[in-house]
Amino acid sequence: MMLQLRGVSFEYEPNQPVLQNVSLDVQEGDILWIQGANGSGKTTLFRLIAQLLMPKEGEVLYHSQPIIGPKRKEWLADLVYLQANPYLFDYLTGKENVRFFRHLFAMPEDQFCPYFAQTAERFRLNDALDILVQDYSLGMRYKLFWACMFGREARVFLLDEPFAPLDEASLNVAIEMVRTRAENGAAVLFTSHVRDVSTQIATRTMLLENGRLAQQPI
Ligand SMILES: Nc1ncnc2c1ncn2[C@@H]1O[C@H](COP(=O)(O)OP(=O)(O)OP(=O)(O)O)[C@@H](O)[C@H]1O
Repeated sequence: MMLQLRGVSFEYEPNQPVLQNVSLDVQEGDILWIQGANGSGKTTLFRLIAQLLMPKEGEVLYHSQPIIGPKRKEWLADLVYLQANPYLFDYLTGKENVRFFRHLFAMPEDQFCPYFAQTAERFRLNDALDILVQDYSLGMRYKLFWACMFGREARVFLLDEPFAPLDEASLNVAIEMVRTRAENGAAVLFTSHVRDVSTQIATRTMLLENGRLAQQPI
C-alpha cells in the first residue's frame, strides 16, 4: 500500500474532534474524491497528510513507514499539496514566481522546465509569464500555481478544490493532467464541490461526515 492512515484523530480545540479514528488506504493509480460539507474536515485531513498538523492519535504511513522520522524527506519530496489558495508573489512576474518555486523545491532546471513549459503551453499562460502576478485574473493565478506544482515528478498529489476557478478549456487540460499522473503510478486525493468533473475523474469516492470517513458509491 502506498499511503495509509491508521486510526487518525485530530482536534484543534480540546474535546472538539474534527477527525475521529480515520483510516484510509491509497494505492498507485487511485484518484480518490474526498467529499464532505463545508467545515467537515477535508482540508484538515490534507494538512495531516502533508505534515502541517500532527495527529492526536494514529499515524500516517508512506510505503508502510511513518511519514515522520527517517522517511520524512523522501515523503516530502514525493508529495505535491495544491492548496485552495495559491501562494504567489503579486509583485513578481509569472516567470519570477516560477523560478522561486523551482528553487524552493530544489528542482534542476532540465527536470522542472519541460513539465512546466508543457503545462503553461496547454493552459495558454505563455503570454502572461512576463507580467506581474498582481495583474492576473483568479483563473490565471490558479493556472500558474497548478503549472508550478505539476512541474514536479511527485508520487502523491493532494488537490484541495482544484477545479473551481478553471474555465472549460482549462478544466479539460487539468483532468487530463491528473489522469496521466495517475496512469503513471501516482496517487491523487482531491476535494471538490464541483460534482460533474469529480464524478468523471474519480476512481473512488469517500465521504467525511461527523469526523468519520466512509466509502461512498460514485
Ligand atoms: N486553525 C484552526 N483552528 C481552529 N479550528 C479550525 C482551524 N482550521 C479549521 N478549523 C475548524 O475545523 C473544522 C474543519 O475545517 P476544514 O477547513 O478542515 O474543513 P473543510 O472540509 O476543508 O471545509 P471547506 O469545504 O469549507 O473547505 C471546521 O469546523 C473549522 O472551523
